[in-house]
Amino acid sequence: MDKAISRGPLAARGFRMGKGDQLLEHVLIKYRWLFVCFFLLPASFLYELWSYFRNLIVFKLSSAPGKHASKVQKVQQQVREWNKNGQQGHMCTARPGWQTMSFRQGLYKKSFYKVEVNLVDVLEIDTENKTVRVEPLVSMGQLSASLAPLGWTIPIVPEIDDLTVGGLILGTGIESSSHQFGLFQHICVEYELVLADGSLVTVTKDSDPDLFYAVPWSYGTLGFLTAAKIMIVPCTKFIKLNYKPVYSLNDAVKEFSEASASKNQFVEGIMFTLNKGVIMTGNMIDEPQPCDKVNKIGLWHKPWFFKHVESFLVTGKRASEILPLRDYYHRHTRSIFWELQDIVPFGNNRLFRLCMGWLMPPKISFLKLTQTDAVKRLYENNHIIQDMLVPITNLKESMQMFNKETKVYPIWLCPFKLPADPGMLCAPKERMFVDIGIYGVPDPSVNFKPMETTRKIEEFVQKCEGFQMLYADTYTTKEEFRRMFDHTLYDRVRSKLACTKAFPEVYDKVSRAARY
Ligand SMILES: Cc1cc2nc3c(=O)[nH]c(=O)nc-3n(C[C@H](O)[C@H](O)[C@H](O)COP(=O)(O)OP(=O)(O)OC[C@H]3O[C@@H](n4cnc5c(N)ncnc54)[C@H](O)[C@@H]3O)c2cc1C
Ligand SMILES: NC(=O)C1=CN([C@@H]2O[C@H](COP(=O)(O)OP(=O)(O)OC[C@H]3O[C@@H](n4cnc5c(N)ncnc54)[C@H](OP(=O)(O)O)[C@@H]3O)[C@@H](O)[C@H]2O)C=CC1
Ligand SMILES: CC(C)=CCC[C@@H](C)[C@H]1CC[C@H]2C3=C(CC[C@]12C)[C@@]1(C)CC[C@H](O)C[C@@H]1CC3
Repeated sequence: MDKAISRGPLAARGFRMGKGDQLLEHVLIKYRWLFVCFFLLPASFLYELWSYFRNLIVFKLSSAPGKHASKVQKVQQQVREWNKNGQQGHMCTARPGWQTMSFRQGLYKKSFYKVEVNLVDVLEIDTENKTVRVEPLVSMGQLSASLAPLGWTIPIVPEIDDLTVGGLILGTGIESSSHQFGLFQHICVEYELVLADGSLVTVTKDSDPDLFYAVPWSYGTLGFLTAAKIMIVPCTKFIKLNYKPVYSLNDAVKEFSEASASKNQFVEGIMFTLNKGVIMTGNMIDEPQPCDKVNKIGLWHKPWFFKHVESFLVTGKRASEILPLRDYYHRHTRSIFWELQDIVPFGNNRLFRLCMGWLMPPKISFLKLTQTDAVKRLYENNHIIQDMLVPITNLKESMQMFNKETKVYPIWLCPFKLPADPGMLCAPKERMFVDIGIYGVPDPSVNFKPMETTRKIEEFVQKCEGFQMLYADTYTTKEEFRRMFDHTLYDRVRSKLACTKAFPEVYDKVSRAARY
């Protein structure tokens, strides 16, 4: 035991710790699964059950659309109150930091004027105009459950169930259909917002192009989003997914780039080392043929999706299979990509899956809420969670760079089309990008230093004319951040809407210094 403690992850990183601290750290980190399995899993289950029935009743009684106007008025009232009381301090939503989908919490949540935006319902599914109108706290799990039984889907369904519409619009959202549809903002056609003066506006790209294009990536610094209208497309119940194992970086880049330019509806890659990976393409199908085997990968006893994908590297052959569409959409939910293997190391064990799999995964927000300082420091110093968006033409050098600096695998590859729209990601012409998702523990050989390494990566991404996702830690300076993201339209809209007193700039919400 003593030996194990002296080699504890924090001690190994040079933290000066007493014996008592070390013992506690060891127990908290090594045996976190005990707490997760016996407390967080049942708690997550009960919470989901409550949320399921609450949503079901609201949906069946159709009471949500009628209540929307009065709920929005409450938001307006709070903002007017802030104005009346002398505009003291900046405003933010009252959603607690632990509930959000990022590793850190904003320090500002402690001091800002908090506005309750308790808007959680699907308002209207309009199959004639092919749109769904939703409130900002509607989650991806909830939305896909609402639309799928009716034969519809939003074109981009970011895969973690608890991601919210508001966060995905004001931050960003991406999925394996993004090479055709772009980012989450590109499937939105209308935003309803309460502005800094308490007024309510509804904007489309024709009614107010400046505000419409300034909203995405503004991270809640232009106003409070109270509803959004999102495109919907018909969907089937199944998808045919093709797996293509690759055994060199050149092959991976070639296959992935070709697939991204193809007509396939879904494209994704998972690299398991710098030279080995699996490139996946998929298309919706009406019904499986009688000879087709349907692999219900979402069932509790099935192997984690990324492990299933890895198994195709052993056979080395191209393969195809039929998956239920919703299982595909939420394929990374059960293992939280590959993050759960660090928390419940035996989570993919067949016996565990059979007995406890139905309770998995613990809610990310509960993991965040209950993580101790020791666990937080461990993640801070030994873990990287970043999504870097670079032009697809830079994929090879980016992979080499991230391999040199982190050697974290698996790596997630997701292509996306970036249209030449105004706004934070303003680009002269439409281009294909790739999201490179790095989630995990860097290899000891690379001498990972959270700040130095992330800064090197950020500099590299900047040189490629790429972007960093806002939910992750940014160590850039304000000047570098303003070079990475085009603030021309954003600044104009902020000054027009008198936002300076009401909201901080995006950088001041997302920089490392603004989060704990
Ligand atoms: C309402 C609802 C909310 C959910 N919210 C979350 C969530 O916040 N986080 C998360 O991780 N997972 C959420 N899920 C997904 C959930 O974890 C399961 O994946 C899902 O419930 C599996 O059910 P199913 O496939 O048997 O039926 P489903 O196909 O999911 O649907 C069950 C029935 O629910 C009804 N329904 C559909 N949409 C709604 C709606 N918006 N409100 C009320 N009823 C509806 C439909 O009539 C449908 O027949 C939600 C699911 C539902 C139905
Ligand atoms: N596949 C994908 O695309 C994935 C995306 N992500 C990222 O996760 C984040 C989304 O997580 P989620 O927990 O849903 O969102 P968050 O609560 O983290 O919200 C993100 C930002 O949007 C602001 N915001 C949200 N709703 C409103 C609203 N109604 N009015 C005004 N501002 C609002 C928040 O403001 P405030 O600070 O005031 O609360 C916050 O600054 C995004 O940044 C996304 O890029 C993460 C994983 C996967
Ligand atoms: C697909 C895209 C664009 C991003 C996926 C990002 C996720 C993998 C991360 C977003 C929030 C992260 C958190 C954790 C793991 C990785 C994410 C889900 C933890 C669950 C890790 C364990 C900590 O104790 C809590 C973390 C909360 C946030």
